[in-house]
Amino acid sequence: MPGINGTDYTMRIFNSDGSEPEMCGNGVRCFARFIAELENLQGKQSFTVHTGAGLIVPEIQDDGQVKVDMGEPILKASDVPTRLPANKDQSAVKSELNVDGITWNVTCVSMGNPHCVTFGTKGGENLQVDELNLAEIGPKFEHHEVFPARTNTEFVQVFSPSHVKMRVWERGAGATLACGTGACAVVVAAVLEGHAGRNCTVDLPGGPLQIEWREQDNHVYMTGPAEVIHHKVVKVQARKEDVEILGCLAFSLSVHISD
Ligand SMILES: N[C@@H](CCC[C@H](N)C(=O)O)C(=O)O
Repeated sequence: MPGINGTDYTMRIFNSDGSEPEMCGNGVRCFARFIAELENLQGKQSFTVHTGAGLIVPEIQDDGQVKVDMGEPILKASDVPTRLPANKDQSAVKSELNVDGITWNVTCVSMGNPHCVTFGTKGGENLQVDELNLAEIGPKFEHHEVFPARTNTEFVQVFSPSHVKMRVWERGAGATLACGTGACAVVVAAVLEGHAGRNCTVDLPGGPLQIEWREQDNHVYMTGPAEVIHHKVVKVQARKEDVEILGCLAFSLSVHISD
């Protein structure tokens, strides 16, 4: 599937610590909304976006939401990557991770970028995510020795097989209001651990996302909002070769997701 009018789109994203992740779920929804505005697209439209995680396919819905084909999750532990001992099928699903003497059950999933998903400690109750001190515990997961590329970590509370709530500590960014790739990883982990079905509403501090891990093609689909809140042209002194970078800057200043 080509870009609109033959244009090939590429998205790059930077964390607040300056590191460059492979992918960003919220970012790609904003990117799609930006392209829709730029190209004056009407109705249902989809196109392809090159990212560090491969080709991603967003589709603008009739109701303005953006549905994104996020591709297949990567479960092979060494590819996530994690040094946690792999299960027989090479995954790190429901593995034990020791953090400061406490054993957490974790499932590691890559959506192009690495995620460590936990539903709680070994033998513990269903996690009450609002009670967690993310600033204290998050960095211990992010920089744990079993994550050679660091990790994003999602802490998940299960309400029902189709409704969960998560809080996230992001690699390179800390606690954030939402994480699209994280919400996808959460549903994959929830299915694999038997906590939820393949269609889930994931509540995040910034608002809900609809996630489907489709059995037919093994792809994860994320649906959520992306709204323009401000248009502004920013003039920055730059050399000719920096023009590509300026395009990204204007995008991030002019588009913001509702969360
Ligand atoms: N911090 C992440 C990249 C950003 C993820 C993003 N918030 C999302 O919506 O997916 C990383 O370093 O992988």
